[in-house]
Amino acid sequence: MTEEILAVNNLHVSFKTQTGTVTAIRGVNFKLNKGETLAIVGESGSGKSVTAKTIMRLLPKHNTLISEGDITYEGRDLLNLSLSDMQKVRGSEIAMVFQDPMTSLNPTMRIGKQIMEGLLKHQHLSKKVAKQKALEMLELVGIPNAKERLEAYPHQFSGGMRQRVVIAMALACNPRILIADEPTTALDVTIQAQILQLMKDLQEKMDTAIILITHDLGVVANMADRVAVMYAGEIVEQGTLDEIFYQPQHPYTLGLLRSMPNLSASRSEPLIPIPGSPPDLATLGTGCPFAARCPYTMKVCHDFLPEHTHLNESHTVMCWLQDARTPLTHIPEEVGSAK
Ligand SMILES: Nc1ncnc2c1ncn2[C@@H]1O[C@H](COP(=O)(O)OP(=O)(O)OP(=O)(O)O)[C@@H](O)[C@H]1O
Repeated sequence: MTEEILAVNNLHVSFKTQTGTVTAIRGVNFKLNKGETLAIVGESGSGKSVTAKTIMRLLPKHNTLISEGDITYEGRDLLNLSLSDMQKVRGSEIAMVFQDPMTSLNPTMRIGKQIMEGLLKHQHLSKKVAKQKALEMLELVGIPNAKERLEAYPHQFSGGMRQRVVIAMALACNPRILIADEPTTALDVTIQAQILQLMKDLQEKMDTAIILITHDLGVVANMADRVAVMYAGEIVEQGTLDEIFYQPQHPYTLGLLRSMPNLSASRSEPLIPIPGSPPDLATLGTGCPFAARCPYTMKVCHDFLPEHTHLNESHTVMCWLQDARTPLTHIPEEVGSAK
């Protein structure tokens, strides 16, 4: 049975910038179940990282406005927690791994000490026990000669090994949720596969739920149970891995799949990049934000934002093609109709 651990409800986030207000997140809704992997995919600028950083409350205070929404973790709204309560959640209950491991590492501190820091802070272990646990974590993530490596500094590790160390740090306190923001994008393909496998193995061992942020659908295919597709600050489609890969209902999802090398090759179809580029978030109009790039637009798409259509319990899509009011004759074969 699935048990919900996190729910993001109707989240709206904007930033004040010198050129005006950028609305980065516009009504995002999703749930995360215990132990599952939810992948958030979409092109650069679609709002994936802002969503993750809002959950972690890591956005700059001076120019961020969370105008609507709540984020419920174990019955508490993270957006209303005091800073000290949020600090307890961060690291011990929800941890985050970034694309660049140096974001999380202090270059002047030995690795062992850095892993121990979280354990001393959140688990109140003695120094001796924390050091033993740090050693176990390094071994668990596959760092050779872990005992000696506890004394090394970050620059003495390769990129892949550094990311392993960061994963060890993130998981040391056994968090319930790991948010991984493009954790393998900077690594070469072989190392990438090893790190993803490591995350999978650790997830199974520790029963951690993962939010995996990526623009790489190959990574999604290997890792995710469910997928949320983001475009211009909205989740335009979400569903199980099979629903998104085999019954995509949003033209943007279809476009992403068609522009993915492996999938197209296995279906022996040519690669088709999505034409155009994402809209400027500071000047979005009233219609569907994908309308300017969509090959199937109708008049309504340019004028009004589509609602979320629930195709079944797990699959939702935000597209006029799937709206109950759209005549079936308007729906192209390749997108399919779930109506
Ligand atoms: N601190 C900030 N101040 C102003 N605008 C911001 C800030 N952080 C993010 N944005 C804007 O919010 C939008 C969404 O950014 P976000 O980083 O979430 O995209 P993304 O989907 O994670 O893309 P990428 O894969 O490139 O990281 C972008 O237009 C970005 O420029």
